[in-house]
Amino acid sequence: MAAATSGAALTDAAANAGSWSSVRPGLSSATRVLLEEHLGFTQMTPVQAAVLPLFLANKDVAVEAVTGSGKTLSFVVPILEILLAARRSDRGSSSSNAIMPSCMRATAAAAAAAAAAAVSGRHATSAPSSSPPRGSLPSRSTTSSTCSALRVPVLKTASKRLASSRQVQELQRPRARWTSWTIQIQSLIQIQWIKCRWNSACSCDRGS
Ligand SMILES: Nc1ncnc2c1ncn2[C@@H]1O[C@H](COP(=O)(O)OP(=O)(O)OP(=O)(O)O)[C@@H](O)[C@H]1O
Repeated sequence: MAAATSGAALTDAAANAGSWSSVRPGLSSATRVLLEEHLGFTQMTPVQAAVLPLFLANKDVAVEAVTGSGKTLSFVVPILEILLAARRSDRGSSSSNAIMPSCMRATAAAAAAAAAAAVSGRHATSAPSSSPPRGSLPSRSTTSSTCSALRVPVLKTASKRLASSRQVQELQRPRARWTSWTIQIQSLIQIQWIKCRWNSACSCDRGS
């Protein structure tokens, strides 16, 4: 598993870590249009720049970064790439499929809607917000945040089946702790959120 930590101070977690076109393996043009034109994000945040190449290279990734640093798109973009690839290889399907855990904030809903629209070409659906009660989330200035890990190879396998489900899926489990929960999607996709801390240095361990 690759571990990525993005350790800039919260105020430094701006989107200035490189353009989406600089990501290798490269993002699809559809995804770049989505990010740059629909979401208006021209640059990656540090955590996105650190994590995307790992996910796109089929690594398992655990990432720790402060809340609000852009983790959501770090894994939504790879999911979208997989779904788009599945759609390209299965042109006959007219289904929509987007998978979003709902435990995140604004980006999740926006990305879910955009992803559904991009993948299906038919309709956009937002994952409804199910934020935990106020007070259970740390303030944006705390040092605690979430981590994610997902098995992209598993996602690849799953995307074929999901392509026929004709649903935008929003699944979740109650959080045992706000920073630690597991979401299983149709027993095929597992996204783990692991408690983590904000570090002072940025590093990427590109382990196997
Ligand atoms: N590349 C980007 N450029 C500009 N804004 C971005 C970018 N990525 C994310 N954002 C914005 O930054 C904000 C925080 O992003 P996001 O919610 O994904 O952070 P997070 O690290 O997942 O937070 P949390 O830990 O609370 O889930 C959102 O308003 C989102 O729209």
